[in-house]
Amino acid sequence: MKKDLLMWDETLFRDPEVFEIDYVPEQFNHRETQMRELAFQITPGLRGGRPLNTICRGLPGTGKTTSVRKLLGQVEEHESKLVPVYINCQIDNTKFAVFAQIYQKLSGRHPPASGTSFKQIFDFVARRLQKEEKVLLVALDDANYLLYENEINKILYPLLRSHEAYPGTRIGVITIISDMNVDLSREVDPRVASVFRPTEIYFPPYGTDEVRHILSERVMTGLYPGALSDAMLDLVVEQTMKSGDLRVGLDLLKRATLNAETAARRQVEEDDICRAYEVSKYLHLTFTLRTLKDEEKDLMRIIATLSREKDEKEEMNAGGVYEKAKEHMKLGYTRYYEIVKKLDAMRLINLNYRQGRGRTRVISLRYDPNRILKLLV
Ligand SMILES: Nc1ncnc2c1ncn2[C@@H]1O[C@H](COP(=O)(O)OP(=O)(O)OP(=O)(O)O)[C@@H](O)[C@H]1O
Repeated sequence: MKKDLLMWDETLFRDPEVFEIDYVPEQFNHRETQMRELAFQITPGLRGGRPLNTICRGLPGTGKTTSVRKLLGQVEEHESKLVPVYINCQIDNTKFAVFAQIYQKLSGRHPPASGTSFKQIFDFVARRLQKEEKVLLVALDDANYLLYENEINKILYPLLRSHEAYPGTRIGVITIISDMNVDLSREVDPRVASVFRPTEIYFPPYGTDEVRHILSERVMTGLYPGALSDAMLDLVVEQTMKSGDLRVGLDLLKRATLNAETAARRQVEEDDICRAYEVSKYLHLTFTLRTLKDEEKDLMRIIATLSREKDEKEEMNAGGVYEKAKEHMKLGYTRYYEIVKKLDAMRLINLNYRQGRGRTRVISLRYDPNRILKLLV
């Protein structure tokens, strides 16, 4: 066997975990300011007071989740009055689901499977905080999903006004928002706004040098020396900057290395990266589609099919799409319109008024319909 070929049991990955999406890196640079600001926000909680409420805002892949998870990890390590709870709102996006997570954190078990009301769960949480004189810190990651589901006020209201019904309870909230078109302070209703008063921490996109530094650290921990040359790293950095999301770069490193391994090569080559990019660049779309409910996926499929079949200049008006959708699925107009608005808010489609022609709304896709249909099978 030639020296530059991998043996069947050899690998280029020193530690494949390093490229997984839920991996929390040990080295976490370039976010010192935000970490300091976050620490300041929660300091009152460590001493038994109410933590200041926070909104972390920034485009996808700018280190918001990692910063908050690191902070919560540090809180857990030290004995204090503060109990942190992390909630992924892409998964838990109803009032009940969010409070079930909090219940679980405080009691160590799931709430009883059936017959438990929201009120009972909330009552348990609040009384437990009162009894143990604990302070709760709730991190709502991807809180924009609570907006899409119209749940944000229903969740923030009991959290932030708990002291009115249960004196002495103290709860602070960190919300993470990756949709730059959402201004959460404006979206909440006045009864919530008066107690929310969040401080905003902004996470700017990483610059080229920062991306190169972060990716090269991952390469060093995740791959064997020599697997990725400097020139190939530059190419990965270039593609990452083009996509604007660090996560695409991490996915690209993993896929390109797998491509090299499949060809039994000891080094990643340009073609491995270019082929990987064709998949990695749709990472965001893939994730977003995965979070949709079945009914929403069905409608998305219908819109993509209509979009593929129509000729380029033709417009899809919202009413016409509804008529078509009804032929394939059971769907009332109100629900249809809710889904369409959600798909628009999630940046999968555009929902616009037709220029100069009354209130007709037209739908257009933001991605290639063939790609969407392929991902939805
Ligand atoms: N400064 C950094 N150093 C090392 N890795 C980082 C850094 N910032 C982000 N990452 C990595 O990039 C990926 C995306 O980061 P993270 O999930 O924290 O971003 P996010 O801003 O929360 O994104 P989203 O809004 O899409 O949830 C993660 O795998 C994370 O480990």
